[in-house]
Order: sequence, then C-alpha cells, then structure tokens
Amino acid sequence: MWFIFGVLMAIQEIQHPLVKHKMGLMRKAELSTKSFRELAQEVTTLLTYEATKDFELEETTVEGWCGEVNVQKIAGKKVTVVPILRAGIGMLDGVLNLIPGAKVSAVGIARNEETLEAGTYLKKLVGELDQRLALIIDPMLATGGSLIATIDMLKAAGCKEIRALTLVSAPEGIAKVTAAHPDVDIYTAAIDERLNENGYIIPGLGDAGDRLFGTRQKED
Ligand SMILES: O=P(O)(O)OC[C@H]1O[C@H](OP(=O)(O)OP(=O)(O)O)[C@H](O)[C@@H]1O
Ligand SMILES: O=c1cc[nH]c(=O)[nH]1
Ligand SMILES: [Mg+2]
Repeated sequence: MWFIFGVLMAIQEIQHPLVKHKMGLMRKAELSTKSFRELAQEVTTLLTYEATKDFELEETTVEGWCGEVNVQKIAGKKVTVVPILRAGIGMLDGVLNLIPGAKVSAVGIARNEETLEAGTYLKKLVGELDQRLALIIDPMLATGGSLIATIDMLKAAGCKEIRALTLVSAPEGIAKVTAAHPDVDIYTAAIDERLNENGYIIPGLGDAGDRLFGTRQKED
C-alpha cells in the first residue's frame, strides 16, 4: 500500500503475507537473538524484492545447452547498500542475498538517548555515488533524525537516487523525512501507531540494535 506524504516522496507498507507473518514473530519479546536476526534478514530480502521491482532490463544472449538463448539482464544499475550502524548491519545480508555484488557504504549514527538527536560517528562511503542507487537500511524509523542525517550525507556526496528499507516506521518520522526529502521512497514492513515519550516506536520491536546484537540490559 502506497501512502503519498509529499509531492513526490511516498512510503510503501509491504502487504505480503510472509512479511506480515514474520513481523508478527519478531514482535514477541521473548524471541532469541538468533531468531530475531534470522527474521530481520528474511524480511529485508522480501523488502529488497519489492524495492527493486522497477529495475530496468536489457536483452542479451547466452550460450545455452541447445544453442544461443535470448535472456534479460539488469541494465547497468549500480547499487550501494547503506547500513546505518549498528542496527542496520542486521539487515545487510538480507539485501546481499539478492544483490550480492552491491558495494557497501557504512554510516555510523547513534541517537542521544536524552535529546534523541542523531550523532554521526562513521562515514565510509563508496565511490561514484553520483552513478549509484543507494539503498539505505535501518530497522527502525522513529523520529526520522538518523535517516535524514544519512540522506543528507549521501546527497552531499553526490548521490541522486536514494531509497530506504525499514522494518518498522513511526508516522512522526515518516512525516519528518517526507518534509526534508520528498524525493526518497521508503519501503517498510510495518507502519506503527506512534512514538512514546522516550522516542520508542509503539508497538514497535523495542531496541532493535540490542535485540540484533544481544546487548539488551536486564532490568534490576
Ligand atoms: O529515527 P530515529 O529517532 O533517529 O531513531 C532510529 C534510530 O535509532 C536506532 O539506532 P540507535 O541510535 O539506537 O543505534 P544502534 O543502531 O547503535 O543501536 C535505529 O536503529 C535507528 O538508527
Ligand atoms: O523503537 C525504537 C526507536 C529507535 N530505535 C529502536 O531501536 N527502537
Ligand atoms: Mg542506529
């Protein structure tokens, strides 16, 4: 389902039954780190399938078992996958399963837990960004600060075509990204209800980075 927020930019909430089912499993608080990680990758692969549906094809021929065969191949689209560290790493293999040759641009951004401001601590972008489609991956789009900072960075480096894949998105963050970057399309597995007073998505997944890396602190 596409929701048009700005003049150009849109967010697509993927309606595929496998996505719905796997997201339902991810929402269980008691899920193991292993299962959470596996599901994050599986859902990401399904999001990647949706986000690449409009890639152009060109005709070519291959030598088949009974002679020359006309086939199609992706028409020269160069892709860089942009995981927002740390949690974005948990989606990386999910994209690379389908686009194994993609170059990876790592961006390190962490939210200040009090102010919710996004702070950048790493920027390792690949070259020729003006000729690449950037696929940003981050499980959570909450206030939108981390995604906006990443898009700002990519555009400043010359990137002209940017899409983002998220597992869960909050309406507040979607509206903010839309206002700042109306040309960026977002593919998400779920649009949730709202943010709570601490900037966490409700119902959401909790802290996605902690769940992916097993760093969740036990409450006293
Ligand atoms: O939309 P925002 O309000 O910016 O919040 C979303 C960000 O918060 C989480 O990362 P976090 O800062 O917890 O860092 P981590 O990935 O290292 O856990 C998440 O992975 C996003 O990057
Ligand atoms: O709900 C949220 C919001 C930000 N980051 C997370 O990991 N979860
Ligand atoms: Mg982050």
